[in-house]
Amino acid sequence: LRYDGGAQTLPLLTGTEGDQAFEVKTLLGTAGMVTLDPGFGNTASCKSEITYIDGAAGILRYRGYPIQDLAQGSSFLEVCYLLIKGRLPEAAELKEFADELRSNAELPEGMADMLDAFPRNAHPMTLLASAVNTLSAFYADSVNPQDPAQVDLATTRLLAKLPTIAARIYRNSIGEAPIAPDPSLDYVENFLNMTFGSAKPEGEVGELFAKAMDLLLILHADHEQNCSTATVRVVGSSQADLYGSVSAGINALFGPLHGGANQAVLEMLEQIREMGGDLDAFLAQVKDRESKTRLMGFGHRVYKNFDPRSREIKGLARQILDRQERPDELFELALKLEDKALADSYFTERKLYPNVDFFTGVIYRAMGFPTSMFTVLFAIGRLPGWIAHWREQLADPATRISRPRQLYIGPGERSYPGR
Ligand SMILES: O=C(O)C[C@@H](O)C(=O)O
Repeated sequence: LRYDGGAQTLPLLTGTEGDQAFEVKTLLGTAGMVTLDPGFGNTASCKSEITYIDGAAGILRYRGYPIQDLAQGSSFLEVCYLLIKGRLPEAAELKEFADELRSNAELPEGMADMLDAFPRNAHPMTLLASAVNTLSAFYADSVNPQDPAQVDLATTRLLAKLPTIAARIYRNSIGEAPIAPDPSLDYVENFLNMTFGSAKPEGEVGELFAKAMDLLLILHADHEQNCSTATVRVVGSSQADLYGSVSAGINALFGPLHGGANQAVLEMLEQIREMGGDLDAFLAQVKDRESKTRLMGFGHRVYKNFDPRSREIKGLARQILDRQERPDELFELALKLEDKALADSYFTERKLYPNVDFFTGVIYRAMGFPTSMFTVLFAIGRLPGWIAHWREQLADPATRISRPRQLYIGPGERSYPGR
């Protein structure tokens, strides 16, 4: 390694994680201490009070509350309030919060035309990121991070409008007319109505779908310094406005190694079905070092145990899919695949367990969402987490603009031709 002037290399930390060897190096060079830690495996970029994860024990808490308790006892809007304001709302505060979002659900004049002008086959995540970014153009009165009232206005507008934007993107993609927000419905019911209109199930199934959607949004609401949230913080650290910072987070979430994984899991299950459902053959491919086949929806950077969200989601999938007249082929395949992988030391030795994405797709599919909308639903869920982290960083006087160091390993000084 070269580092301007023959720096000393001091291996600080070495070890293995799963089958990955890692080494964190610290270099004492003319430019001072630099720790090389690709992907920030061991480096904390901030302090936070929002979400606690114990990856070894499989524990996840939002503001101190275990995710299972919030999943059983709270609504998504209560969890939004908790993440952003730091405590659960009283009933009157929740009503005021919900009313504020209702009265801000409409899109600004001109934004609908902009969304309708995009090619129908464009990926919804690209449109979502673009639309959110342009909110700062339509709402210049809420882009100043130094003005708390403007920050609150941007927070409300983002939470209120993201479902409206997502529903319009979906309906454009199927050539259907948009459906206006209905203030008589609650947050999730309104989103499902704007998305599916009269096609949405009524009665018991309709209620079950709304409850399921609310629960899935809670389970995706935050997950501390994941790639998209870290991105929102990095962009926010330059004091960029909330809309632009969240738009960057949406782009990070779109990646198949991040939020795009729920779509990739379903495509993997469809692929296995096409190969006749031969799970042993599929898992043999996964274990073959030469092959690029991955067991999507398994493994996690932080969890070396079950992802607590996956258990909640599996239970929800049963509730929804066991009601169907005929068994859901892909869900049955996912259940068998999970059993086989968990009985296989190749995966357990590497501490690879089902994560939040493994069973999510089969539920979205049963609700009528196309795979291209899966990551959009992740974004609607993750929005309060992104906003909470952006605001926490803004309020922290110790915050500095994010500027990771690098190790220059390129050529030393070279003489210019002819000089
Ligand atoms: O936490 C992560 O790194 C990824 C994913 O599990 C998430 O919820 O963002």
